[in-house]
Amino acid sequence: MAQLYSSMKPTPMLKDELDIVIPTIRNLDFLEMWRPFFEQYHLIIVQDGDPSRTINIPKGFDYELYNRNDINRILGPKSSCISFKDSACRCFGYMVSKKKYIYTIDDDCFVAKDPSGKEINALEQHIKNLLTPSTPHFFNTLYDPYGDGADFVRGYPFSMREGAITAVSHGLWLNIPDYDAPTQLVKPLERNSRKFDNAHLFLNDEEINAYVLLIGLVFVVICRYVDAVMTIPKGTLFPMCGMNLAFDRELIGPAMYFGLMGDGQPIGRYDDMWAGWCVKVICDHMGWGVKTGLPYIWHSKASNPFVNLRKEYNGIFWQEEAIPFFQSLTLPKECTSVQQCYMELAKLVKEKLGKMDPYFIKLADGMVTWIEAWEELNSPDGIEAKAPNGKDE
Ligand SMILES: O=c1ccn([C@@H]2O[C@H](COP(=O)(O)OP(=O)(O)O[C@H]3O[C@@H](CO)[C@H](O)[C@H]3O)[C@@H](O)[C@H]2O)c(=O)[nH]1
Ligand SMILES: [Mn+2]
Repeated sequence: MAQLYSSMKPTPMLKDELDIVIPTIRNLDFLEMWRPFFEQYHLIIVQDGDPSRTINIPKGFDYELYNRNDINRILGPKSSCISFKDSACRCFGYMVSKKKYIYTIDDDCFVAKDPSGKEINALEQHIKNLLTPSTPHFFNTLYDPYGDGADFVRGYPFSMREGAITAVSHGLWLNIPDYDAPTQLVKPLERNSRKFDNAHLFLNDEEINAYVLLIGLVFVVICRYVDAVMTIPKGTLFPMCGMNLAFDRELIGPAMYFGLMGDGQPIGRYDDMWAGWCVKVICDHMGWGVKTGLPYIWHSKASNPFVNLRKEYNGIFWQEEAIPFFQSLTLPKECTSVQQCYMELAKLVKEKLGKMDPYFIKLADGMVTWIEAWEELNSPDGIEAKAPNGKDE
């Protein structure tokens, strides 16, 4: 009978067209909570740090596991473009995947609950976001017109209601928000929470009211479950966070390079930011959309703000020059593919940002190496990168 039920499980959307990429330095016990939503998908695990460490992966998942030795073996000298000791290493997973879509999640992100207390299938919501159009060219004030219970509002041009292809779906986080180090330092207790539903496990209503009052006096606690998906307008950049992110790999994958971060680099925790700026200017050029909002995940671990400050320091300083650079650039109309756009971007980064710091010359070279490696692994006669499938029965 159990066999019958398991075979009756509905086939999840895009089951064979989507890979889940997880960068990790930890055991992957967090997958147990995601099992109902992830178990039928293929995982690509990018193990960072010491390759001799054994990562514990719960049984029953279908996965490929790549460590630093695998990256060096597969890419050879081109492995220099993949960061070490930084979550930026996750982009290697995008490169070796053969699927049309990617979902990437951090190993300290768990299943969140919506205000009704229902568990959120973040992957399903990302897939809905990617499979429905975006509206980058004219803002719909009732948010995502293709979402359940919404539509285009009066005055929205009918000629624009087909929308644009969606290239990226950027999800958000409950509990620990993705704040930079200075913000973390001044708001150590700030949580992005629903309505203290979890408090009911330990406190009665009077105690909760007193607790909320106390917190309200000491810290502004923001309850921010916003039930919305929006398209980021064309011409507007955004701070892309990599911990709950999905994208159309066949469309925008070559631009999803997470840069040179971590070990041996003067910057960290700007991997996803760099990718987000590059991706957005290319999506704008290609007429594709980027959505942000639902789904939420529950982010459980606040990384050390002092360590983060050291990693982010240059980024906080350099972004004041880098962002105007991205905002002002126009890609030539001759750039008709993402690879061409990205190579042009690398040239401009070297020219314009290389003056600010030699790091950007190295980064621009890394961008070129990334595209060369991408082509090597993804062209029809490209090298086969497969790691042994680690599926445990
Ligand atoms: O050297 C490393 C450190 C971590 N990882 C893996 O990457 C993710 C994120 O790590 P963690 O949750 O510890 O750090 P956060 O500060 O919460 O991460 C946020 O900051 C961004 C900066 O890159 C990051 O994308 C955000 O999610 C975990 O899966 C770690 O296991 C790693 O691979 N190598
Ligand atoms: Mn985290």
